[in-house]
Amino acid sequence: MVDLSKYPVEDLSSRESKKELERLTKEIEHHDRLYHGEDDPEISDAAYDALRLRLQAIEERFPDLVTAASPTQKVGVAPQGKFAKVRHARPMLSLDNAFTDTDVQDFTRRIRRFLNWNTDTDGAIALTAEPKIDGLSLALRYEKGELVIAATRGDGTEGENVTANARTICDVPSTLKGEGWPDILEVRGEVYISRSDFLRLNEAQEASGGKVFANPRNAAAGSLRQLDVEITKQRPLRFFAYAWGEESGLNAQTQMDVIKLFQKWGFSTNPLMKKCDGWEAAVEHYHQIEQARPELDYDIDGVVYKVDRLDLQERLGMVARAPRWAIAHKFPAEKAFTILKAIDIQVGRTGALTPVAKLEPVTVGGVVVSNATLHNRDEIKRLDVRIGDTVVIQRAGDVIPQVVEVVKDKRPADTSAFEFPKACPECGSHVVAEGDDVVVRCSGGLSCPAQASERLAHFVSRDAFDIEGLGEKQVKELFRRGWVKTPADIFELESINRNAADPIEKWEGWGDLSVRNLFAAIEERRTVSLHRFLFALGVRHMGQQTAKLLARHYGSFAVFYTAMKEAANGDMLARGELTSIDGIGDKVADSIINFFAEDHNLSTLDALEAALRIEDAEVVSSDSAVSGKTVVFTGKLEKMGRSEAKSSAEGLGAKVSGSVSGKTDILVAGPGAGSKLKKATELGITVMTEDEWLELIGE
Ligand SMILES: NC(=O)c1ccc[n+]([C@@H]2O[C@H](COP(=O)([O-])OP(=O)(O)OC[C@H]3O[C@@H](n4cnc5c(N)ncnc54)[C@H](O)[C@@H]3O)[C@@H](O)[C@H]2O)c1
Ligand SMILES: [Zn+2]
Repeated sequence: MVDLSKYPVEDLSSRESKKELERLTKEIEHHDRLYHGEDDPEISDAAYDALRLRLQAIEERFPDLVTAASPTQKVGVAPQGKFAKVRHARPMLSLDNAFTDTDVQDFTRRIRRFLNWNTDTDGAIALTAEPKIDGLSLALRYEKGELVIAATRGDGTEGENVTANARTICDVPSTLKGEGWPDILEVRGEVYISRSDFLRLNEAQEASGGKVFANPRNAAAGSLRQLDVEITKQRPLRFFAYAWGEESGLNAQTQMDVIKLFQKWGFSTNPLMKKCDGWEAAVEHYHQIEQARPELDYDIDGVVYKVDRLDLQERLGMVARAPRWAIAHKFPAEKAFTILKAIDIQVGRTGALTPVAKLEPVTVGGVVVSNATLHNRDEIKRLDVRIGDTVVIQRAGDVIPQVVEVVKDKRPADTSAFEFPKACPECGSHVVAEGDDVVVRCSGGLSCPAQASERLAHFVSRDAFDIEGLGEKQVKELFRRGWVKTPADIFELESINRNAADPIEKWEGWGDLSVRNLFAAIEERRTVSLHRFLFALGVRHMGQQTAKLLARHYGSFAVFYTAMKEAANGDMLARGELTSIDGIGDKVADSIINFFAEDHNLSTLDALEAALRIEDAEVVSSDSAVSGKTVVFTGKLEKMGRSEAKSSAEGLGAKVSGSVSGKTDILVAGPGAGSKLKKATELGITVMTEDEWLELIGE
């Protein structure tokens, strides 16, 4: 029924298969005990289902190896002794699974064959379709309308007596309502916790230091199976009735009839249950429920189809652990298993190294997936994922698929822990991790092709080289065409163009741009101020402000360059000088020094230095009249622009601020000054005109 070819077992001999069956049985039993017995599974349902499917595939190939002890012949786990045992008058079964529409079609085919049913003459077999609630099943025995025993499924034959706990559930009537119920009636259904109640419960658990549950199913199971009924009473358990066990006479012909009786007698039943004529209609309803799934306030993991006519159910009976007249159509696994073939390291535009899992293609939730993200270096370490491993892939909505789990016991013998590269796969530069940041980055900057076009865009941006006619769009195209690979290439553009077979003038979208003007604009920028130049390099953490501080401190490019090379060679004095600058911390200093530690960065700098004239900056003299003072400019300035005034003040070691406060030393007020002037006067701050200011700074 399920496509078991996905679980290759052909290569196993009969002897190996026997061993493998034993191993799988042990493992499944272990997980059953944790899941059903302790409500605390340690693997995902998808991982568990895969173990079962592999076991099934082997048993299908070697039917002789099937024993009564096989998980395919059993339901759940026997009660552990925590509660008194209850023997079920009629066994509580599990359900067979269908994963595709075709599986469902096969299911109805098998039924028709079994019943010798002729669709042409007898019509389609009516099925009910209803959500498969992800909770745990509970049997409620009523005698003369009174609830006498409530039991869990246990191993299907014997369950646990949880009567006191079940009485606390609001949907469980202690006395049947209405009339017409048989003297003996066992109502079965699913205990669950709604999603919203689950969130509230977990919040409360967390606040009180109690156990936080992994999902609503575990919370429901853990809450029902409490020895202290006072605890169960506080848990928001709910119950949907959908089946029955022993009964001394139900006046009903169909599944639907019984559900209507249940409603009359005081039970909650699922509103999405529907009678469908034939499997196509049932599957259609399945897809509707699937669409409604995100909006439902309770978890469901599929749709259950049941033959509606009770006389047909009777004839069909059961096989091993499940009725022949019902099947659970599971929603496509949003998780899947596959083999990790390789780990690729991708370098992003900011230099971040992202590991990508290269997978044996697999369908996850109906989509073929061959790549999944591994997020970062730490995640690889956390998962200890290795090449050759069997991994669980998860896909949620449109989100990039991710590797969420490693199936450790399927690991081949000769694997080794994955070594995260120490050099960038694109350019060979060192990779660096900053502090406790989980992201590892390539230090290559401009020399790294993965980062280059982004860096070039920064290089020509407004606060950097600011070349007219050469914006982000243009420089990226030049990069794409291979004309400009490093910033220094920009200054060769004219000669490159002159010798080109396909000059820029002919490029689409560039025609209306005067190429002449472009080259003129580039020429004009051959002379550049030191701080603009430093900022343009795009060294991480070296913003405009830092670039200015550096320019003012070191004065010339040559001095700065020598000092940084010394620092990169381990000269602590050189490093100390850098960090002594007010406003430059360790993080910034490390980033700058790392930049100078890379040879390719030095060659980029050398090429630029040869092409440019980098103007010296005015070194801040600590003896200037305004050094260390906080200055505010207000009103209209007539001799200089606002930014010029600001930068000359800063050049003299003053701090320029936008607002007046107790920390302000000087207010330079031009015509039209208003509230700032008023405030400064009130605070007794020195106020001067623009001329007085210029005189003070000696201009
Ligand atoms: N993660 C783990 O370690 C682990 C271990 C064991 C089992 N599991 C999971 O538990 C499930 C297997 O357990 P199972 O044997 O109970 O089978 P099942 O949950 O696949 O199907 C049978 C159960 O479905 C429930 N059900 C919900 N709505 C129903 C409805 N409308 N009509 C009829 N039945 C309905 C009943 O409780 C019934 O017993 C799988 O999903 C499996 O992945 C996980
Ligand atoms: Zn790189």
